Amino acid sequence: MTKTAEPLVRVTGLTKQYGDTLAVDGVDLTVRPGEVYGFLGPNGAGKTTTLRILTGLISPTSGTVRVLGGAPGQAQVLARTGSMIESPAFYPYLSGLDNLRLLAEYAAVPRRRIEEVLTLVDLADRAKDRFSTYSLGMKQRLGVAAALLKDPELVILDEPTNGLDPAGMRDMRQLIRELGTEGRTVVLSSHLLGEVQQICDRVGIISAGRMVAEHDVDDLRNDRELVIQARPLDRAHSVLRGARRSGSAGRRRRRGPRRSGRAPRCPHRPRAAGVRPPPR
Ligand SMILES: Nc1ncnc2c1ncn2[C@@H]1O[C@H](COP(=O)(O)OP(=O)(O)OP(=O)(O)O)[C@@H](O)[C@H]1O
Repeated sequence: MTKTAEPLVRVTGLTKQYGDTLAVDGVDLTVRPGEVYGFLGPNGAGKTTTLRILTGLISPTSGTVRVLGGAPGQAQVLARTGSMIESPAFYPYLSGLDNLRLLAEYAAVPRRRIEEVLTLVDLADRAKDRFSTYSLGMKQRLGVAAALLKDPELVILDEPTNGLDPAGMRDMRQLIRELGTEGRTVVLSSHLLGEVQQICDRVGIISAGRMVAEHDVDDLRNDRELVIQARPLDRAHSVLRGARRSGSAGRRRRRGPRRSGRAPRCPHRPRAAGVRPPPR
């Protein structure tokens, strides 16, 4: 794999409008070579739309997008990018192996690479079984195998652990972490902060189409003040009070009765949480 010194992905002022819906609203983001970048946000925040733009599946309404030094969708960019956007689509009546053979033929990938990726995602034993007999976790892993066929420098995965059971999530996270340690650059979307903390080096947080923050994940682990901007303020306060109550109830169940009136502190928990109205 060749490495470029420039950011692998540089997005500036990206917007995407669907009719009346502004799905992505002025997003800036930078992904550096060799990092696992987590694109974190709730449902409908604009993650999939942004990733679809990065992979050239759709065009932005405005903004600049550079991927691997070129425009998304350019042949030389696609040749160095592997992606799994939303649920992977395969022929249900073909085996995992035959599905990958078709894709490999289409992408002019040597057949020996198929074995390699099946081993990498731990599907070699079930490769000859029909896709329709695979569990959700196996389907997702076959999707990652397909994304890796071209031995890409950049791997883009849209919610790769979505719908998986805890064991499937653990396997998928481990696989992604391994891709990162191999020196590949990975961009993944997630709505789970804990997941991003476990597997990513850096995180971009998106909400309602807008990039709220971009951080090294280590910064999230340090005790920092968390400021939530919200409106209306009284509703935000009551949501926060409810979250505190459920958080301390969960800790009591695990650790037994508290000795003092103060809630025990979780090491990854921000030192203080405050709510303030968003800027007008
Ligand atoms: N093809 C489309 N046509 C119209 N609106 C769309 C289209 N695709 C996405 N949207 C809207 O754009 C907004 C962002 O959607 P998007 O799928 O990018 O969010 P997301 O963060 O990926 O959410 P999720 O986690 O649920 O997948 C949503 O309001 C969605 O309804």
